[in-house]
Amino acid sequence: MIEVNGLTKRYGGTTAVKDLTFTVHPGRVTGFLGPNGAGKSTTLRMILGLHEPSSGTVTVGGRPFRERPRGLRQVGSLLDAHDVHGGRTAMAHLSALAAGNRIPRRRVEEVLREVGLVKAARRRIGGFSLGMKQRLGIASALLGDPPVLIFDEPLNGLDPEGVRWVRDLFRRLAAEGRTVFVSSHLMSEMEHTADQLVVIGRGELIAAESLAEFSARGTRSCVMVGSSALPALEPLLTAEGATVRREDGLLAVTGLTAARIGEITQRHGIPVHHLSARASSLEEAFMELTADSAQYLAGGTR
Ligand SMILES: Nc1ncnc2c1ncn2[C@@H]1O[C@H](COP(=O)(O)OP(=O)(O)OP(=O)(O)O)[C@@H](O)[C@H]1O
Repeated sequence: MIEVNGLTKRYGGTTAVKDLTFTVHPGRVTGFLGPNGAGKSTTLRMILGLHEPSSGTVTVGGRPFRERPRGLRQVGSLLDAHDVHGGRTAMAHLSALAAGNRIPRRRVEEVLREVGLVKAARRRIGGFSLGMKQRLGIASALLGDPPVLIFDEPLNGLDPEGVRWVRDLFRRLAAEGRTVFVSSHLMSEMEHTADQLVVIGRGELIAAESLAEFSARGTRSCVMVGSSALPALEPLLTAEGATVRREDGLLAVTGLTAARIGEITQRHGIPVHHLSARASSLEEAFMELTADSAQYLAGGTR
């Protein structure tokens, strides 16, 4: 489990991360989403003990990551795929990491196979494409067979086949009971990758919940109700605080759950022939809920 509690990071006059609290659970892929500059990388660096928080705490498995010996066996991470020595071969790079973390050498062969880099193992990393470097970074993260994995924008630079491969890999790692925490600034990348979302904007928490819960927050989410007695039903729903509008012969109701609408119609003996919840698309919900932070950044007033 990754537990972030009241985490704040200031750089001079800039507050990159502000009083952030959330938990990332094992057995799921959790997407860490926010517009550019929202504070995702800063948060990941604090989780990994690379940046000191200005205040607040962050623990991995109940302890600050820095206190853990042989880190690669505890947490595997990929922060920047370019952050590798270009003169080394993939094999040499992974072997050095394995040696430094007392990881058996056979793991190097295993992870090279896992990420599809066996044929390129003896080539210099300097000649690798971005996609190959991403695969190498993922191999490094997997090397210590850790229970917690953290990836910063791992889908950047991957072709569609690579994206599918990474998604399948993340799902498998989560199904094995690991904690998988993956950042992205694109909802479309997370929509088919993550089970849970942590969404931030301007360094502050916007949401920490399942994809379905997140999409229900969009203002376009509503309940569609069909009845032969719509004129009688409308005032009953507005009296309960709902906003209603007519759409294709149905009522589109916001502000009440389908269950509550069912109770009201039953109590008043109103016949219902259609009752369905309609969620906003995740993309809509994301754009809406992060609009303030995106505009703020576009204005350059940070
Ligand atoms: N070392 C630093 N010194 C000063 N400001 C910094 C530093 N690192 C980050 N920031 C600022 O903190 C804010 C958050 O940056 P961060 O890189 O964490 O965001 P992000 O969500 O990862 O963005 P992106 O998707 O663009 O990578 C930005 O305003 C950034 O300019």
